[in-house]
Amino acid sequence: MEIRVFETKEQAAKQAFETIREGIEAGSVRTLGLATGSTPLMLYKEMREAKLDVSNITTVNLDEYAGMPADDPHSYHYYMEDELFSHLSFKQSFLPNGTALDLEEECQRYENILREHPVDIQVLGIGANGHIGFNEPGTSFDSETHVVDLTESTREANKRFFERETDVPVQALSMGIKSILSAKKIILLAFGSQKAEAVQQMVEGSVDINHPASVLQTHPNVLVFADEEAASLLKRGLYHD
Ligand SMILES: N[C@@H]1[C@@H](O)[C@H](O)[C@@H](COP(=O)(O)O)O[C@@H]1O
Repeated sequence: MEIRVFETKEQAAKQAFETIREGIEAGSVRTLGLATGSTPLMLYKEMREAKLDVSNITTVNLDEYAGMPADDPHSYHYYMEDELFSHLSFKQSFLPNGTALDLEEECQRYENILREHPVDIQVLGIGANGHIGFNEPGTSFDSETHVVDLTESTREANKRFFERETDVPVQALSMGIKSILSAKKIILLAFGSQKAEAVQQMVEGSVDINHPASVLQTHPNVLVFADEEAASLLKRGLYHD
């Protein structure tokens, strides 16, 4: 795990963008794993503004709310369309279908898509409780794409995107931890003091299913790009920008 701490989140997002751009231009990145939430917004802005040629690139997203139609502005389909897909022409893009009649079957279908399109770079954010994708504490490290019961703390954290807390879905479909770990390279972005504890556990804590992001210590190629606030609980002097 390589940790890089930047003065601002803008600088961290730029660095993430450069890593992705180099991979795309060198031809080593054919499939990009994408995340939602507020964390990757600046990275997506960089991608839009650079007008990258992504016509050969396939994207796969981490997760989607269960029961949420793609055209609902709260859905991750909508978010991706708005932030990226309506601006850049990817070869093809996949997200789990939250409105599938049989969610278990949909998870299987999605896992098959991931097998056909191995992820070269996976972009990740981190939840304040250490979740990655929607893999909440306690999720098996062997998990593949699955239906998740969202924890109260995650629903609470995500209610800012909804009018009322009761509107926040109770379930989601998410790539599993094993699915995420099969990416060749992972770039995890973490910004703000509300992520400091989760970042500290991820980097310096023991590898423990109660802190899903700690599993990234076992992956051979993880870059963590954090701003100073998110890195504020890490042992000083170990990391550089
Ligand atoms: N499923 C998403 C995650 O993929 C994301 O990383 C996390 C952090 O969100 P934010 O970037 O808004 O802090 O929240 C959500 O629950």
